[in-house]
Amino acid sequence: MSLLLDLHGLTKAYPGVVANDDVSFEIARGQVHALLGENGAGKSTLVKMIYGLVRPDAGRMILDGDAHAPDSPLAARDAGVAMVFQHFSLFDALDVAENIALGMSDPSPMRDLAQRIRTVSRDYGLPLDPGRIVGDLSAGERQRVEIVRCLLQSPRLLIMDEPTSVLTPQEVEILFATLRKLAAEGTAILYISHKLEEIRALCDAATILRLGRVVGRCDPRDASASELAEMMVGSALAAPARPAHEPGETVLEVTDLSLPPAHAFGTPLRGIGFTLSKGEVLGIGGVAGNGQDELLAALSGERLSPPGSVRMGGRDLSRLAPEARRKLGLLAAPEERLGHAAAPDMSLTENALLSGHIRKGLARRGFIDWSKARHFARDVIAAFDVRTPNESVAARALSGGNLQKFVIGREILQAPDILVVNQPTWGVDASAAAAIRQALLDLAQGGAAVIVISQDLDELMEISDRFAALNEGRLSAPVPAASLDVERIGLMLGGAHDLEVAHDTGDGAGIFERTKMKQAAR
Ligand SMILES: Nc1ncnc2c1ncn2[C@@H]1O[C@H](COP(=O)(O)OP(=O)(O)OP(=O)(O)O)[C@@H](O)[C@H]1O
Repeated sequence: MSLLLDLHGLTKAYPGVVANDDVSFEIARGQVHALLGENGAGKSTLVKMIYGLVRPDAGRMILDGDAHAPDSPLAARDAGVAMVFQHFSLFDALDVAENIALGMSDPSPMRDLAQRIRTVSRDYGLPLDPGRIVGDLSAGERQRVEIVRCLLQSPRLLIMDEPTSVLTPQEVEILFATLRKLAAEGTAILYISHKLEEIRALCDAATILRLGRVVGRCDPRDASASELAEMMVGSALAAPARPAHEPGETVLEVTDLSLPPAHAFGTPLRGIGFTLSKGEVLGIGGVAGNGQDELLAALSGERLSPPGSVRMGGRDLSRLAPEARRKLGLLAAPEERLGHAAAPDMSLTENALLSGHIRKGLARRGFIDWSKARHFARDVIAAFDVRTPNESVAARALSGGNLQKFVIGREILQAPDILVVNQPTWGVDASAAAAIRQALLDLAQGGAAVIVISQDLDELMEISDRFAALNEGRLSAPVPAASLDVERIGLMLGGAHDLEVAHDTGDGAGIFERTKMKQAAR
């Protein structure tokens, strides 16, 4: 394979941390190159330099024989570099073609563009209707919009940052087929992911970063997932474990919980019902946008629900605000880290105070006890190995995974009786994810009831006692997790609640359509 991108001695420092320290490696044409490293290792900083969002302090890049020093994403795109971000940058109210046109420096007339979108999406196996309103699309379909937008530029290098975290197993397969086809045509792909099994299945080269430096290179097909994880963290990885246990008494009863959507593109909750016992971990799987945020909001108290729909130990919480629920021991950590779970411009101490002041007694007679608040923030940082210079740092300066560790740790250290978390290890590296899962299991072991809403099926299989799938605002009946395998769960997530039907036909795609029709008819 011939050389496409040569990175030499790239260095970028931020106050108190060298995010990239003399980083050098090469990416060949047609190569699917994994960029691995624990949270804060410097992966995002590196790809932002290639994509023109960050200027290196030192070092040089050579793309296809020419110096590559983009001063903006536009310049990077003109040089043939495209990027699909973790967070999509789409406008809900516009249709697919309009969104794609907005991201292009030189869009063709709308009718031609729509035709090109149809052709490219068909050629690469990513079906997409240019006329559909983006707000109506699933997370997987939104990602297709971003990918097709990149493909229309015929990039020489496509950068993908954690692309599979919003996809069902079936959608991951489709994405991988697309990426393999692109690679076969000569496009190089730089792929960031914490999912090591996926890296092994897809990538043919890997560069491993630790603390901003290159610490290893390998062919991931020749290494096991645990060997890759060890290279990243420099030590062996422990799988979460929990002793056998019997479920305790029921602590939470959710009955016929229905809510209209909070906004035009939200999902209604439709007659959700389940119980949760002391010491139990209930895993709720589902593709993003199927009511996860809405369910968390109804349980945390951010949205009130019909009387009697949420009961804790027999007491009706449905009309209680979040603070009152926190007092009673029901805590929640939402998915969106910046802006919802944490205030971006506030320090970690202030963020610790925001959710912890009631249970940790951080305010007295209306006055904040700053010393106590700082101690609490420091305790979270120490217990959850949050990599940050100190607790005065603003939440937005933390790498994604480190902020996630802080947010989850902050809730766990408040000793909840019931904890509801949405995507607890999203963007978190393998060893930190194992630590968070272990902390959730330990919490349950200590008698708390835990609801884990997640799109990571392996995670749910690893820690859940029972599993339920959320689909278009409906929750399937929880079943013991031990009785399921990933394939059956994948079908449940797609809406095939009636698994017997699924087995009769053996035709996954048809089932999704039929189930949707059935649901629409109800
Ligand atoms: N704008 C910034 N200001 C200050 N520090 C920053 C900034 N951006 C990144 N950093 C720091 O640089 C280091 C590398 O961060 P980076 O986001 O590149 O890591 P990462 O490997 O992508 O992590 P993750 O897997 O958690 O996303 C971290 O210590 C981070 O706190």
